[in-house]
Amino acid sequence: MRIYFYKVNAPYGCFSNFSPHSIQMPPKTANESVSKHWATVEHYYQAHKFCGTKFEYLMTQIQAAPTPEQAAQIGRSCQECYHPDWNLRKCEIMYRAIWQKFSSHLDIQQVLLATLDAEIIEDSPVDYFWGCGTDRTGQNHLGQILMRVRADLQARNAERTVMPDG
Ligand SMILES: Nc1nc(O)c(N)c(N[C@@H]2O[C@H](COP(=O)(O)O)[C@@H](O)[C@H]2O)n1
Repeated sequence: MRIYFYKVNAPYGCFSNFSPHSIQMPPKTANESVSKHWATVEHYYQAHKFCGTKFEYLMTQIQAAPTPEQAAQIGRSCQECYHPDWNLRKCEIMYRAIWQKFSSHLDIQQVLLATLDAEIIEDSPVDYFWGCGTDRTGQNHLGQILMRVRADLQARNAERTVMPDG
């Protein structure tokens, strides 16, 4: 079975990074003492394009953006400003944020787990990296990450239900 999603207000809209599910991300380094609140996964993802660059001030602007669309607009505004390793880092950054989203919002965690082993596909008409693109030949990395998070939640939940011996 295949599940296609894209728009927040359509079926499986909670799988979109634009869905209104905030995340609290733990500090990444010992120097960073507080965890940070992000309104959506898209805010976190877009801001991290500039992490570790002289354009980090854009991270604060993105974090404060009123909507994920505005966060994406700022995040896409200066491609030359991205961290040089952005393309190497972006899938792990996306995984971290999506894991946090689905482990902290139990209602949508149930929606994800209820898809069992269905293939999940971001039906983006424009994005051939994160989605499947208009002709559905794209790489679908967002769907792959959602399926990885689903498998990790299944494994974690199975571990929690195992009773200790004796
Ligand atoms: N709902 C929605 N609207 C758009 O306009 C989109 N482009 C997407 N796709 C998401 O965009 C992010 C990738 O952004 P960059 O191309 O790296 O700037 C990623 O979250 C896709 O899932 N979705």
